Parts: sequence; structure tokens; C-alpha cells
Amino acid sequence: MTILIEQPQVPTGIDHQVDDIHKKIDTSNELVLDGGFLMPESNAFGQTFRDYDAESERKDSVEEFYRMQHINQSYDFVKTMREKYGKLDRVEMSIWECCELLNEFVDESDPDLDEPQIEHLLQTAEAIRRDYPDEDWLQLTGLIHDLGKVLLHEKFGGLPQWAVVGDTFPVGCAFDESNIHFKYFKDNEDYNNSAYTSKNGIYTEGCGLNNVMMSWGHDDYMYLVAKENKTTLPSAALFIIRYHSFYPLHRCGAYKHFMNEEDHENLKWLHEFNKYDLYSKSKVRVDVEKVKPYYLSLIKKVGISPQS
Ligand SMILES: O[C@H]1[C@H](O)[C@@H](O)[C@H](O)[C@@H](O)[C@H]1O
Ligand SMILES: [Fe+2]
Ligand SMILES: [Fe+2]
Repeated sequence: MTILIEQPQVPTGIDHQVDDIHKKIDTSNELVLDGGFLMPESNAFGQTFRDYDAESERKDSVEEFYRMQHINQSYDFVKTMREKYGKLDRVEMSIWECCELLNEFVDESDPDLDEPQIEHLLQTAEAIRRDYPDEDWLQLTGLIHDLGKVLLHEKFGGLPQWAVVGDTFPVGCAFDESNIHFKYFKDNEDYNNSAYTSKNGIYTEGCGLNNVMMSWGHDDYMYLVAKENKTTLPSAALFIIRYHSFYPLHRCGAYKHFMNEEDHENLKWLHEFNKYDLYSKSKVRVDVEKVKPYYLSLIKKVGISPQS
């Protein structure tokens, strides 16, 4: 999969743009008037978003998911996966084909959504489109941010859910308590490895997130695909793709000591993106056939040459 933006709308004056949007969102009257995206208070199950302790039909299975993820995502596992998938020698597929492939998967880590993943991609992109009608790059980022979940498909190796979805966290340093269901890390082989148990572990303060190995999953995989195919998406888009599941950082501020200046700049856009990624989750389905022409033209406009 190659993603090329011929004339990327590189986000300049990020502070200014993000501030503008916040103003727009703060004034609810304006939102209603311009048909902007409204953040709902509760998810499709009537719970607040990302409440991992709320009694719901998904609670136990989500917890079991995190038990498996925390036990198995060790430094060595991540290293092996990055080497294996970094070769990108598996399959060639266009962006839209990948979107359609996600029609058959439900994300087992998600307490807020049990719809097929193609719905989530389109729900996210459509919500962004409402507030950012002219920002092609951000809409496209919404469409592709979770495409790495194709790793669940046998064509991409049919990885188990714990190796593809869920929140992400660094390996090679101490696990932070803000991670969901933190207790299950106790059975991770790294938990008692003295090289990895200090706050910095094998890293140094301010080294930049690029130098930190994250647990393996759809974020890092999609980032690799985009980068290796020499995407011209702006750095904020790549950051969003790579760290959108890193909730311990972008929601709780954990692991911030690894960030460098560029990370701080990009984090502003990730915060903005997160609103659409999280709060667009809904049982109201997007009419795939209806929006397909728009997204096909968006993909075409930014230029795609399938090769993965
Ligand atoms: O359950 C969700 C889901 O897997 C998302 O795709 C991921 O980005 C989130 O971080 C995770 O909590
Ligand atoms: Fe995701
Ligand atoms: Fe998502």
C-alpha cells in the first residue's frame, strides 16, 4: 500500500489552527449552525467512553484481551515483529481494498464499539470532514489510521488480536500504572528484567518517541507501511497514525519524559484527532456505498500506487 499526497497541505501554524478549532467547539451555538461534529456523552452501550470497569456485555472479554496483550507484548516479541513486518514483503493492496477487508473484523479490545472496523474508519473520517472540510490530509489520516488492523487477516499473517489492537505502551522500560488493567503486566517476561524496570529503562530522557519501541500493533505497522512507501503525508499525520493508541501518553501524560520538541508539536494534532477517533464511535452506520465515491476520489487525489 503506497500513500502519496502530491500536494500535501502541510499543517503550518499548528497552534493557530488548533486554537481556532477549539474556539469553534467551545461555542456550541456555532457548532449547531455549521453542522460541526458533536461529541456524545455516552457510548453505544450507554456508558461513558473508555470505562473499562463499567458492567457491560464487553467488560470481561475486553479485560481478557488486555490480560493476553500484557503478558505477551515483551521487548523481544516487539523486536521480532518489527523485523518481520518491516520487510513489507507480504501483499500488495490498495487503500480501499484494505478498508473493505476490515469489514469482517470487530476489535476485541474496544469497550465502545462492536461494529465492523470499516464503519469506524468511515465514522472517524466523516466526523473530521464535518469540521475540517478543506484538510484533505486529516480526512485521509482518519480513513487510514486503523488500516493496520489488516494484520488480523490471514493475508497479512492472521495475527491474534492482542498483537494488533488495544492501547499501546513502550517496551524496554517500566510499565506505567496508567496502562489499562496494569496488573496483568506482572506475568510479562520483562516485568522482572532489571534492564527494563527503571523509569527510563534502555532509553534516555528526551530521546524522542521515534527512538522508543512501542508494543506491536496496527499503529506501528501502518506507520511502517506509510513510511516505507515514501508517503508525503505531513509529519503530524504520521505521528497520529503511529501514536493514536498511546493513551497512557496522550490522555494521562505518562512517558512524556521521552518526548522531544517535534513530538510536543505533533501531540497537539493527536489531541485534536483523538476527539474524532474516540467520540465518533456509534451504532449509527455510515452508508458505505454512499460515501465511497468521495473517499475514492480523496484517495485518488492524493495518489495511490498499490505496493506493500
Ligand atoms: O480498543 C481501541 C482500539 O483498538 C483502537 O483502534 C486503538 O487505537 C485504541 O487505542 C484501543 O483502545
Ligand atoms: Fe486504532
Ligand atoms: Fe480508531
